[in-house]
Amino acid sequence: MKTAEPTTHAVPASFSPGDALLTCEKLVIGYDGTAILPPIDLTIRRGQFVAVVGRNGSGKSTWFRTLLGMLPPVSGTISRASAQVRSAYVPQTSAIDGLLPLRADELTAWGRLRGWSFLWPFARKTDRDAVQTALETAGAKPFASRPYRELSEGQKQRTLLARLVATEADLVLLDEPTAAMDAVAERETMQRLCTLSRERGLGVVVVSHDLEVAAEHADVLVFVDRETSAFVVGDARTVFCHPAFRRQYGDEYCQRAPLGPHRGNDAR
Ligand SMILES: Nc1ncnc2c1ncn2[C@@H]1O[C@H](COP(=O)(O)OP(=O)(O)OP(=O)(O)O)[C@@H](O)[C@H]1O
Repeated sequence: MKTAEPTTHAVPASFSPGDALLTCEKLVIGYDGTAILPPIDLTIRRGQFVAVVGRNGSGKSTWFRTLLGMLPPVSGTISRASAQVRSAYVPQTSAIDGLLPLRADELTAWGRLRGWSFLWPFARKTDRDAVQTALETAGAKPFASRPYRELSEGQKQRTLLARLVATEADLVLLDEPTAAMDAVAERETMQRLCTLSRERGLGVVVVSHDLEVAAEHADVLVFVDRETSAFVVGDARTVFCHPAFRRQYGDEYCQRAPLGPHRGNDAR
């Protein structure tokens, strides 16, 4: 597969894969002080690709919103390794206003905004170059000059991915970034995210409803299930053979799960 080589991300000089980016300790998430999941203990690291799976309403977006500070934890802590760790988020496309009067490349340039720079988002050559690289990396170049609202859902998702790449964040959270994509585009996107995590040392956390694609690309799977109060972290076999997972998805995935982790990392 053809994947654009990222060139503009400022990887920290001291970066090494496996460095902690963000840690949840005894983190309880929920609404109005009521927990929806058991306490979460998990460290997300540089160069790690984490896929989050679970049925509708299981708590995936709630966890993301809590990590991003959009929702207060019920209890427990979320700590960043340093104040310099930057996060970026791709929401479900339905959360982005389709009436935005912006072209795909302009929305991508939003990823570069710092302080007052929104007044002249294309002024600096480094920003213009970063936007072009981001569009290429996300496979969004062919429709970069088209209005965002006229794009197909899959093209919108690529644009949001480009904006995410343009941010040059250390930790990226994506909520179903491939939901509207065809099977080929979905695999390409997951592969691109893998490349970003490996080459730029990003921590990538992706919600996906495609269990096989998730297991194929992730270092670590997280299974979230409000109904049985489960938050399971591990390789495909550990997750797919967990009783709570089998209750929701049946035995088929456990029987076909590969032995051992796909990319050989450990989340903890
Ligand atoms: N603002 C809210 N107040 C109270 N409960 C909420 C609120 N938002 C979501 N919930 C509930 O929290 C639970 C988890 O919702 P969440 O959106 O995290 O699920 P999800 O796993 O992301 O689902 P999906 O796969 O459908 O996107 C659901 O039962 C939902 O109804």
